[in-house]
Amino acid sequence: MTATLSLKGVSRQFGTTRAVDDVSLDIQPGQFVGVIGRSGAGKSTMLRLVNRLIDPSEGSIHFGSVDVTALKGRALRQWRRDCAMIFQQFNLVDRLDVLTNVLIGRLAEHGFLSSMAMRFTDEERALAIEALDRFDLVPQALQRAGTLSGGQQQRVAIAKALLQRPRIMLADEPIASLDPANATRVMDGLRQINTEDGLTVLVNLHTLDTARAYCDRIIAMRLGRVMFDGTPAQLTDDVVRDIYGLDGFAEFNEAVTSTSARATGRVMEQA
Ligand SMILES: Nc1ncnc2c1ncn2[C@@H]1O[C@H](COP(=O)(O)OP(=O)(O)OP(=O)(O)O)[C@@H](O)[C@H]1O
Repeated sequence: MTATLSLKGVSRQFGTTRAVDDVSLDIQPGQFVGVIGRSGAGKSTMLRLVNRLIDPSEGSIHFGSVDVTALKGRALRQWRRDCAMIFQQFNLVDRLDVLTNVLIGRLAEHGFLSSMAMRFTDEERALAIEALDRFDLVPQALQRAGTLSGGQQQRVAIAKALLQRPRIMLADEPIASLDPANATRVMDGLRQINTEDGLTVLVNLHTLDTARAYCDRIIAMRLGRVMFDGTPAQLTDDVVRDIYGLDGFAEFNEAVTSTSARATGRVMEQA
């Protein structure tokens, strides 16, 4: 079902900028991996390379025995469905109700006409309700998505992504615009699908504290390169200081800033 994701010597050049520079990584099935780094470090570019929204300038990406970099046409569309992606800005249709937004996750499986008409089967509706139930969102099912809190909208986006039946979940700064309580619920949602469904999660994060609280493995990027790859315990304050310098250290340790899910995350773990 799921497989190891391998990047081998992957680079992506934009003009004179090497957004991702010679990255090699193996991500084992079921890992919860956080990618941290300053703005412009190459985190988003790396995720977009994995789901082939953009192509590498050099190197290759494999998922098990499949050469992702060589996929074309139907196989490429299937790969994009295999990699669900959630974004900072939720990507929901505000004026549509929550249930319909989740069902949109099924549209890629539909033919042109049925997707234009947004016709869904009873089985699909049941799957959507089940996905909403996992995140305690059934009471909001018929509410317009735009009326929900940011944290609820992001959990709807996760439910929608699950309806694609993905093999890997990519998340590009999913909590960057949320307050700490909502950030915690969204990170808990990602942890839930990781532990319950065994889905590999690859998530870009701004704050080290959140990465430490949730991830099995942390990858730190700088100027497109991987500067650290290890467990949260290995990423000590001294290592962060060495990698990023003193100002970087301050930036990543914004434990009490609006985007950190750390404090509440730890409390919930102990509960
Ligand atoms: N489509 C593009 N065209 C030109 N340059 C780009 C493009 N996409 C990214 N870049 C550049 O590549 C570098 C890495 O950008 P990227 O968005 O991957 O970083 P990031 O770590 O995700 O940053 P942020 O946290 O701000 O999202 C930056 O210098 C950026 O300006």
